[in-house]
Amino acid sequence: MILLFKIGFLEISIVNIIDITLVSMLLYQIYKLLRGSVAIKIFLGFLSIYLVYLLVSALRMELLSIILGQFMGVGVIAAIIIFAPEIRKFLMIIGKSSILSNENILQELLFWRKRETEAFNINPIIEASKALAGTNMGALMVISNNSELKFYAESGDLLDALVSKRLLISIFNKYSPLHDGAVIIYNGKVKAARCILPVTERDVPAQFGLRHRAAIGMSEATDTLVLIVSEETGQTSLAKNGKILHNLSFQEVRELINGYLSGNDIDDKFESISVYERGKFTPSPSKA
Ligand SMILES: Nc1ncnc2c1ncn2[C@@H]1O[C@H](COP(=O)(O)OP(=O)(O)OP(=O)(O)O)[C@@H](O)[C@H]1O
Repeated sequence: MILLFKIGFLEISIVNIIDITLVSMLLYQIYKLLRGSVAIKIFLGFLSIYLVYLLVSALRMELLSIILGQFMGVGVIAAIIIFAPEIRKFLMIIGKSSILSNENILQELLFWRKRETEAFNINPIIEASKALAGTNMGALMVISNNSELKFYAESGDLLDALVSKRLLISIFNKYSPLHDGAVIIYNGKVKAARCILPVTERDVPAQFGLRHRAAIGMSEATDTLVLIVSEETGQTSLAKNGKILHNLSFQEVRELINGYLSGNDIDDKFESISVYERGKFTPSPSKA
């Protein structure tokens, strides 16, 4: 026997409700996995077209339905190609999660677990950056205020350890097995180290090497603030939204990180990378 509910003209069965709930949970999980990456925009684009397709089909607009239907058919194959890395990650997450463990995928799928982002003490980041810059040890730190960046975190070694000056210095010590790559910092914790970031495909001034290119690329692909300590010069820079602020004082670094973590729009403070190319840039007066 199937229970039916009537809302106006609509008849909804218990099976429909379970169906809709499961689809919502699945979509939420996909959103969580993709959040913070460029793929989310493509995913939302596909989703919007699919919703329009459902609407025009329901309204029996045949010509549009055929066109969008054809597009959706090709779109599925295109999506598999475009999302190949994300699909691989998603399957890996499912594969790694034991059904019987506490952190299993069923728990992730079935329970709505709200994670609060809190402003945290950034002193350890500043102090560690000073120490690293002073000893010419390179560092790359991705600071995120709205996502754990699981996709990128899983390219490295997961840590989930409280941020501390000693921890960051140990990670970026030249002899540490974790020093190569970036750390991801979220909610006061170093989520992962040795992470591989996407390198920008834009032309970047010659003074910026691979570490800076990776920082710019990550800031283009995600809504994160990326801190770079140059191994070569000891200079500290920040990248945001594909732009960079180079050779900052630690006071400036502190203010920008605090502004970002407080949810302020700091994008305007950043310089386009072309400014550095043309040699127009002059250090700010606060940089002594
Ligand atoms: N895609 C990437 N993701 C994460 N880290 C990267 C990536 N590419 C390079 N790195 C880090 O940058 C280091 C290489 O930095 P490189 O000297 O080429 O860059 P740079 O911008 O000139 O920086 P520096 O001023 O410190 O020399 C690597 O050892 C690695 O730790």
